[in-house]
Amino acid sequence: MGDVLELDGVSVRRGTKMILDQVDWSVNEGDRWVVLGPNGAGKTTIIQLVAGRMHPTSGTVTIIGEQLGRTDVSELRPLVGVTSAALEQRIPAGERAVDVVLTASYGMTGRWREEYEDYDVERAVSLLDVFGVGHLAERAYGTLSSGERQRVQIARALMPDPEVLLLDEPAAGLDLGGREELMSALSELAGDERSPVMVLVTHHVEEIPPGFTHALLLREGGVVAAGPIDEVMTPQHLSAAFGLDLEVERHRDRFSARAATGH
Ligand SMILES: Nc1ncnc2c1ncn2[C@@H]1O[C@H](COP(=O)(O)OP(=O)(O)OP(=O)(O)O)[C@@H](O)[C@H]1O
Repeated sequence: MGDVLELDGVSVRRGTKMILDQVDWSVNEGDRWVVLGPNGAGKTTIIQLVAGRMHPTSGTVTIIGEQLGRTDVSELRPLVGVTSAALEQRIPAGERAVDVVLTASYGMTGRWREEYEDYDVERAVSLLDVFGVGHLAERAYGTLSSGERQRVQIARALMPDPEVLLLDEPAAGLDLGGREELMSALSELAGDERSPVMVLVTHHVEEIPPGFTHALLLREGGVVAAGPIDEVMTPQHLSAAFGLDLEVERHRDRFSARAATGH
């Protein structure tokens, strides 16, 4: 098998605007990528493409060896777990947390559901446990905190045992404690070789979980830099991506950035 995800000369145009412009990107088995860039850079658009939920205007998108447009996306989608604010809005507030996770596999086939129902429930609860929210399995989703919801959503995305896990701004709106708990859960997931390939979108370098291996920096639909995280996370590349002079620090496995002071 070749690359897990591949974008080759991908452009997306809406009206006269190029949302993505000639983007090349490849993601290999075992990679954990962060996609970083300012508002409007095209991050969510890339996630939509590699989730098989959008087609490029030109260029090719290959997901687990299958080229978008030449394959049945309904077969591909269970192989790609996604968490995003847009998906979250579709979860009914009254649904129990365990059902939020379980329905991810119910989306496959009815027969599969009937045969493996007990196994499914056990798997859903153990996934909630992995993310420290097993005790909330019976609680209505709408009563959970933002941080707890994020972790339920990630458990849901992992339920069908996907090959790829896409996380679109998982730490958005979390307080410091919630963010740090999520970082630690994602770091653990990243460090487990049985985990799927991971792609995490964020605006903030502070939200890169330890264990992430690669970074894709975007600005205005174009790639500023892509590759191993240590090579990409330089002040020069980040300043170019965000359009201001930045200082970047690394403390152990975490990054931080701020505007350069000029001395
Ligand atoms: N249907 C559309 N028509 C016109 N412009 C669009 C459309 N969809 C997205 N865009 C524009 O494309 C650009 C990239 O959007 P995208 O959501 O991919 O960016 P992003 O990097 O995820 O941004 P953010 O960090 O703000 O979420 C934005 O300027 C957005 O306004």
